[in-house]
This record gives sequence, structure tokens and C-alpha cells, in this order.
Amino acid sequence: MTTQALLEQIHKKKSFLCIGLDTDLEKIPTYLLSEEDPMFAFNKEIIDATHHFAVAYKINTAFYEAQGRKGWKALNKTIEYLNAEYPEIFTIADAKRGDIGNTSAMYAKAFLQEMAFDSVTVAPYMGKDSVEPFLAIRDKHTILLALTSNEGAFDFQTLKTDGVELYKKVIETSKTWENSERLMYVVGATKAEHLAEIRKLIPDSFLLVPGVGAQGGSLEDVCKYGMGKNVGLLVNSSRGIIYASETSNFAEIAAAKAEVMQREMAAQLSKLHQ
Ligand SMILES: O=C(O)c1cc(=O)[nH]c(=O)n1[C@@H]1O[C@H](COP(=O)(O)O)[C@@H](O)[C@H]1O
Repeated sequence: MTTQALLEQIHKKKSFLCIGLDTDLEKIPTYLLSEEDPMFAFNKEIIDATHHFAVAYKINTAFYEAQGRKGWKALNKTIEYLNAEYPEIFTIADAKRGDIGNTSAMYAKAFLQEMAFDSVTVAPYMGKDSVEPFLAIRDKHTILLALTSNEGAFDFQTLKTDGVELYKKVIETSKTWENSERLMYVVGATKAEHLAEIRKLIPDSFLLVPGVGAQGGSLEDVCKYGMGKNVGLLVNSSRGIIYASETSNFAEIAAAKAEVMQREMAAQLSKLHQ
């Protein structure tokens, strides 16, 4: 999917919400455990109930990998379902990959071609030749970790080299890589005050912003500091939406949570045109 198509969806739905499918067998309603594929059954209900309010779904592969073969099957069924039923939705494989070039090329093939996600999250630590194989794939996007939402972000990402924080160096250098127009960046909502400076470096790039909801980040601050002229934001919430209720009407309650976020987003978007 092109960023233009994503932007059209954002304006159409008045939403830049990404729902994180961090599906955990210990957290889904217990009655689903008797289903043949409980993870997929849960995801399907969540997606069907919430898709009006979201423009993207992020599948965190860790939750599926943790369940072995059954988990991979559920992951595959979920992305196939999204691509077949809701092709207008932007899909993210949150796999945080990156390795030497020929290995990265295999990860890129797996997530962007075989599984046909629109994008994949990638760690920048191994540098240019570890990221370019992802960028080589047409009409797909590589979402590079820049400034993450966790406490450990301060261990390395904010260290200064030549007076510049490492995460800024990652952003600046990545702009020189081949096909860099296919890059998006992760910036945690818990670090919203850094967004204004990040926007100066990458005024037009899309940012995937996790960390609202369960991690305490503020949507208002994210918009205040991070919204670009072309929106440029995908704000993710996982636990805050998908585990809003453990009862049999969990999907309805998740939809209500998603709608609250969508309304806040619509209000923020309306400011863009004032
Ligand atoms: O790349 C990510 O998605 C990510 C980066 C980051 O800096 N912080 C972060 O929380 N995430 C992911 O975003 C999701 C956040 O989930 P909730 O805190 O439940 O909304 C999880 O899937 C995390 O793995």
C-alpha cells in the first residue's frame, strides 16, 4: 500500500489508529480456548468489531511465535484474513528484525512477500546493509526503531555521538539509504516531547507511535508535537483496546474503546485544516 492510499484512509475514517494484536492466550476470554484456533478466533472478532475505527493493525509476532506451530498458523490466518476482507487496512508485522544482508533479505521475503504484510518493524543497530534488503521491496514499508517507548531507550538511543543523540543519527543516516522514501519510524508516545525535533528531521515521514493506553503516553501530546502537515502518524494501542473486557462481549467493548480514540483523533485532525 502506498502512503498516499494510507493517508486517504486516514482522512476517510478520520482516524490514525493502529490496533495492536498482541494476542495472549492467557488474556483472551477463556470460552475461546475451546475453539480450534483461539488466537485467530479472538483476532477475527476484534478486527470485525473495530475496523471502522482503525486504519492499521499491528501483529506483534512474539505473541504468535511463543505458541510455536499453532501460533504461526494463527498469525498466517490473521494476515490472510486482513488482506482478503479489509484490503484498505495497513498491516504491520511487528517483528523487529534486522541481520546481515542476505539474512535480512529472507526476513523481508517472509514478512513482506510471503505473508504480504504492508510493513515490518526493523532494528537499525546493524546498519545500512541490514536494512536495505527490506527497503528494496516495492510498495512496502520498513518501520525503523528510532526512539522507543521503554525505559531502556535511554541506555543507548539517547547517547550522544559528536554531540548528536544516537536516535537522531539513525534518522539522519537512514535518509541517505537507497529507497529511503519507504521508511517509517517508531517513536514512543512516552517520549512525545522529543517529537517536535524529530519532525524537523523528517517532516513528511510516517511515525508509528506505540505507548498510549497501557504505557501511559498521551495522544494529545503526540499530536501536539508530532503531527505533520500530512498527518504522518499511526498511533498504536494494543492492551488498552483488545483486553478492555474479558467477557463474551469483549469485541464490542474493544470497539467502544477504539471509537473513543477515533473521536479524539478526528478532533485532532480537524485542527489541521483550521
Ligand atoms: O515497535 C513497536 O511496536 C513498539 C516499539 C516501542 O518502542 N514500544 C512498544 O511498546 N512497541 C510495541 O507496541 C505495543 C504496545 O502495546 P500496549 O502497550 O499494550 O499498547 C507492543 O506490541 C510493543 O511491542
